[in-house]
Amino acid sequence: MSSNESLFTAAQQHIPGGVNSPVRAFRSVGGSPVFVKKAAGAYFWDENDKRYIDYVGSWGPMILGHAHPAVIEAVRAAALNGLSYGAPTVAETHMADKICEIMPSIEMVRLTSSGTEATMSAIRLARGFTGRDRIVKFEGNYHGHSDSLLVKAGSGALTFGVPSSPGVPKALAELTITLEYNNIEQVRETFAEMGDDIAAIIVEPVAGNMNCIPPVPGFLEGLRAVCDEYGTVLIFDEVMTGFRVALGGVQSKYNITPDLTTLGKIIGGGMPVGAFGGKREIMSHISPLGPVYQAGTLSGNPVAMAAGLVTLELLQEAGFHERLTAKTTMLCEGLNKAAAAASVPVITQQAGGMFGLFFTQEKSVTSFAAATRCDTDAFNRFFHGMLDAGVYFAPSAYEAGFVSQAHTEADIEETIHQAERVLRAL
Ligand SMILES: Cc1ncc(COP(=O)(O)O)c(C=O)c1O
Ligand SMILES: N[C@H](C=O)CCC(=O)O
Repeated sequence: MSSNESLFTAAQQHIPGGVNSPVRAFRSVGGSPVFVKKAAGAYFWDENDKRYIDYVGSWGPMILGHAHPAVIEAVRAAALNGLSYGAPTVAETHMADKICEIMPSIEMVRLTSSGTEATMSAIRLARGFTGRDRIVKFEGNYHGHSDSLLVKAGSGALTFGVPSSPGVPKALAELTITLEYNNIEQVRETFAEMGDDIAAIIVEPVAGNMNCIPPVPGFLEGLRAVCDEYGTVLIFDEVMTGFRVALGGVQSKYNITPDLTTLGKIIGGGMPVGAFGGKREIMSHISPLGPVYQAGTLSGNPVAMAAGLVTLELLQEAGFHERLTAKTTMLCEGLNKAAAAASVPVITQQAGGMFGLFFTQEKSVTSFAAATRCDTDAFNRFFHGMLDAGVYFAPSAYEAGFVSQAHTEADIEETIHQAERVLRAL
């Protein structure tokens, strides 16, 4: 058996940094990443057969828990019929119908292979539809790693201090205007100056890539009003929040209708997938109906469709999201109590089945500036204490956490118990 350290050393020989996505590398928290051997329910096991209670869930998709029997059976059955055809399947129609049923703002939807492709394509579509080049995004929001969107980005880009990556042409980055999350006044001022040139506002309607930051009252409503006034396309990036914050996503919870929505994660049930969709009038500009080009060899992959469809069907069961939200609240309240008992200044924030833990004296965290004021050293010590105790939180202070249907009250109690012990020893 090899230690995680030696596996990491071996991985670095031929993989840059030993990982295929930077946040996995543990660079900000230090140490070696855990190499996962298998997963089931709320747990995964590393190559040394150590078990962890998992609050990352593949960064959100595993809302039913790992290796859910119905999902695995659907994948097995689909795989037996072949892995990819590059031609239409009925499963794609069923997936599109299901997405449009659950999210009525979506009248037409195009499937992709990742969230990055979904947001990149939605931006191109908004530019093609409006004939404008500029876009607005928000500091600390992450929409994948396409050039236009990798400007002052959250997630790994923020964790590693390269929110605006080298390699993104300056001329393109200049078309991306980055504003403060939750600051509607600044949005209004910017639009007063150049609103007629702005193709789209793209926003994480609950931010999950600078820890977990819900919108303040009036922010999302304000974005809708500004977009209506200036003929700008409002894009809700619900790659993370869709089907998790509520069945119908943040848009159903806050009753706001975006023009376009981007999706990913849960709609693939753990398989690679993404989607963008919205108003028929806008979506009709996508090729082959319209002139805005967008394509993908593996888009709408039959195995991913099978996993995603059964996942969405199970999420539609009565009370699913109420139960998930209640479990997440139990975790957050328990962590708050544990921190108070240990006299460590910590707050939690929650949106449905996602949550964030902030080491801060502040009463709430509503902005990128406040998120980056938190004590990352304390978080890192907490992270490692919990990891040693068999509890896996995201390996960065700037990522949200995810609860699944498979987490039991006993798992959550165990997490809270370990958290109190670790916090007392910080
Ligand atoms: C809100 C959001 N948008 C887009 C993406 C990009 O998705 P993917 O990693 O599948 O490319 C992510 C996650 O990475 C995300 O959290
Ligand atoms: N925060 C990211 C997605 O939501 C983390 C996933 C990744 O980039 O590997």
